[in-house]
Amino acid sequence: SVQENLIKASHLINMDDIVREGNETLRTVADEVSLPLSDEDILLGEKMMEFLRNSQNPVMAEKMQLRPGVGLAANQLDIAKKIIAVLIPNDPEIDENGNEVAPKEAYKMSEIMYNAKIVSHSVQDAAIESGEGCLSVDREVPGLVIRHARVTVEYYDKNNEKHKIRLKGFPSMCVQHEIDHTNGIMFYDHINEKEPWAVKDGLLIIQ
Ligand SMILES: Cc1nc(NNC(=O)[C@H](CC2CCCC2)CN(O)CO)c(F)c(N2CCN3CCOC[C@@H]3C2)n1
Ligand code: NI
Repeated sequence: SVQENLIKASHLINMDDIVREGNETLRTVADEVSLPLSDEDILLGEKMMEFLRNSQNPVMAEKMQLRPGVGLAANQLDIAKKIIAVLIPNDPEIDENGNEVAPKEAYKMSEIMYNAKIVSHSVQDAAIESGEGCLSVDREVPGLVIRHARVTVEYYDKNNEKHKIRLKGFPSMCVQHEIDHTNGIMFYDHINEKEPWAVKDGLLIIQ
C-alpha cells in the first residue's frame, strides 16, 4: 500500500510522494484514525514531520529538491486519514549589534496531530497578508485566504494523549490549512473570487 511504502525505514518523503490538484484524495473527507494508534500511523506521522524538517533545511531541501513547508496532511500523500504534521520555526532573534542569533526555542510549534478538529472558533476572521500556497498546488493563487482568527482544536498525539489547545496568529492559520486538507478543502476555497484582496471590516491581517 502507499502507506507501507512511505513508512519504510529507508524512504524519505519527497515531492514525488505529494499528490497534486486533480487527485481525488485532495477532495476527500479523510477517515479518523482508530485509537490506540497503530504503529503504521505513528510511523507515518513521524515521516511527515521528517519531511517538514528536511524541507526547512537548506542542504536537504536543495539535495532532495523539496519545496519548503510548515505543514503537511496525509491527504497530500494520497492517504485519506486524519493525520497532520505542523512545524513552525521561531524567528531568529536580533542581538544588540543587529546580528541574528538563534532563538532559545527553535520551534514555535512542532506537532503531529491525529483526528484534529476545530471545536470552537472566534467570530473574528484573519488572513495571512501575502496569501497562501500549497505543496499540492503547482500554481500561484493570489488573494486573502479568509480563516477564523482563533480556534480551539482537539486532537490526539502519538502517545494517544488527548489535547485541547487554543491557537491564534500564524499557528492558527497553519493548523486550519492542514485540518482543511483532511476535510477535502483547499486554501483557494476561502479566497473571494470577485475581490481576492478585499479586506472586510474586522479582518485581522497576519504578517
Ligand atoms: C507561510 C509559509 N508557507 C510555506 N510553504 N507552504 C506550506 O507550508 C503549506 C502550508 C502553509 C500555507 C499557509 C499556512 C500553512 C504546505 N501545505 O500545502 C500543507 O498542506 C513555507 F515554507 C513557509 N516558510 C516560513 C518558515 N521558513 C522556515 C525555514 O524554511 C523555510 C520556511 C518557509 N511559510
Ligand atoms: Ni496545503
